[in-house]
Amino acid sequence: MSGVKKLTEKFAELKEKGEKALVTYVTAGDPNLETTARLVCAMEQAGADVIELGVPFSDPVADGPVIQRASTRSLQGGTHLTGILEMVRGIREKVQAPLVLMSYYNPILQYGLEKFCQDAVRCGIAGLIVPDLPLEEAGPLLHSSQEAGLAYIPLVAPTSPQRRLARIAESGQGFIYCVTVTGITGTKQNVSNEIARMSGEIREVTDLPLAAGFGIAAPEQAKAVAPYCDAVVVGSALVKLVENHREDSLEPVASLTAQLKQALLRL
Ligand SMILES: O=P(O)(O)OC[C@@H](O)[C@@H](O)c1c[nH]c2ccccc12
Repeated sequence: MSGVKKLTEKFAELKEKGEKALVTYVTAGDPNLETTARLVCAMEQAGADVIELGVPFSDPVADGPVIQRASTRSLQGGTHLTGILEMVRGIREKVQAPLVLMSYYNPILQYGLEKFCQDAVRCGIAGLIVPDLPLEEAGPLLHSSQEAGLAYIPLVAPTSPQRRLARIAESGQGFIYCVTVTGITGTKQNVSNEIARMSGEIREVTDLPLAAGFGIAAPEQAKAVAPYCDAVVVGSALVKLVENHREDSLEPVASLTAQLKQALLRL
């Protein structure tokens, strides 16, 4: 099944049940790929609906200190894109939740755009988020991902003007990632005001599901933003647990995942 279809079906299924999707993020290869594979399964079992895997990068400009440190640990362990795809291929039979890859543009460019998109889909990746690729330069990757059936998930920021939103949304598949704060991942701020305004503007230009992320760490925060979106993304709070508990992080990560999902049921 194409990645676009996998994501579309997942969101339709949740909508029918009246639930909001929980998207959980971890950096692949932190502390090693074996643990990442186990974390993916543990998060799915605990209630994650979509799982986002980060490709470590030396210059992660959109990331705050927690995910930057995870990137560094992963790179020190020798993680690379090929290894991540292999790990995903190894668990694809076990995992039903759509997997989304977050990667800066450089590793994808090095790998080769077309080959990357084909390999990613073949290994079981449903979608792709590339935080440092502006729409103006995304043409070739958009083309390759569409050919391969890999959902290209665009990011919109609080500073994106309305006419740009429409163009960004048009390029997107699967869902739109709405960055709720101006800044980096892990930023602590009151996110619900911004998302209320943004969600209205985005819904005017697209029917794609909306995911809200950046700065959401606790169940109460997830609950507060949920009315304005279709999915809530939590990254740094989980990565912090991985940092503190390393190979033993399955239990604490599953426990936070379950609490977050609980907050997104019966709204
Ligand atoms: O860490 P936070 O504040 O919970 O935000 C989610 C985020 O971690 C994840 O989606 C992500 C990690 N790195 C990114 C880079 C760009 C966009 C999104 C991301």
